[in-house]
Amino acid sequence: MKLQETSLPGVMLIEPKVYSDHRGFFMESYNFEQFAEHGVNTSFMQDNHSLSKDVHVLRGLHYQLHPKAQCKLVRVTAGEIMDVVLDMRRGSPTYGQWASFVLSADNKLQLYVPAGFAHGFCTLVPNTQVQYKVDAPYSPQHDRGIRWDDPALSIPWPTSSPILSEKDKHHPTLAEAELNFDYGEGE
Ligand SMILES: Cc1cn([C@H]2C[C@H](O)[C@@H](COP(=O)(O)OP(=O)(O)O[C@H]3O[C@H](C)C(=O)[C@H](O)[C@H]3O)O2)c(=O)[nH]c1=O
Repeated sequence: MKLQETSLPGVMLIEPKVYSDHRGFFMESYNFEQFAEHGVNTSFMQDNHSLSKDVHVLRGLHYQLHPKAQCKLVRVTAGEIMDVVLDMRRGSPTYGQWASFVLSADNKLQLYVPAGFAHGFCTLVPNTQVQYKVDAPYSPQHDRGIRWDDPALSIPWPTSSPILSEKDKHHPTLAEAELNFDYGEGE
């Protein structure tokens, strides 16, 4: 399992060790000790799984307010996504910066997203399944979002007309959003 830093310090891209043979493959999709060797000591407590039936389904950009902010470990088990993380930690040197990654069932790459980041993805093929671990429980009272098409972010989504939930049609921009997570919180 390889973990590498990305352009946003703290956000890690993980490449699992895949054992292929004539039957198919085996891999450890998560290993606490190997993450801890790379300084990621997160204890996850919930697994999430979503299916997006169509191409260009866009879910996000979502986050939970402190004290229910979540670290996430995201992977794709069917299909392919453009995954986006946005640093919303007040006082962060990379505040307001985003990064995007293509995660797919084929490349088996995973993304570790620290608390204080908003997260979202857009599917690149139909019938895409995303599975992700979180280290804090779902809390509807703390659930918030940022507009996927915030002009100040100019995220180059693969479509200008994604399939959205009603909720995702009405988020504020980053500048308007309710933020309460400070850089260095909980480290
Ligand atoms: C996130 C979540 C949702 N739900 C319920 C609430 C709704 O009745 C239903 C669908 O929720 P939502 O439309 O928020 O699902 P997504 O749009 O896929 O949201 C997720 O997508 C982006 C990419 C994320 O990173 C977040 O983890 C998460 O917000 O599942 C739960 O019961 N538990 C949960 O942890």
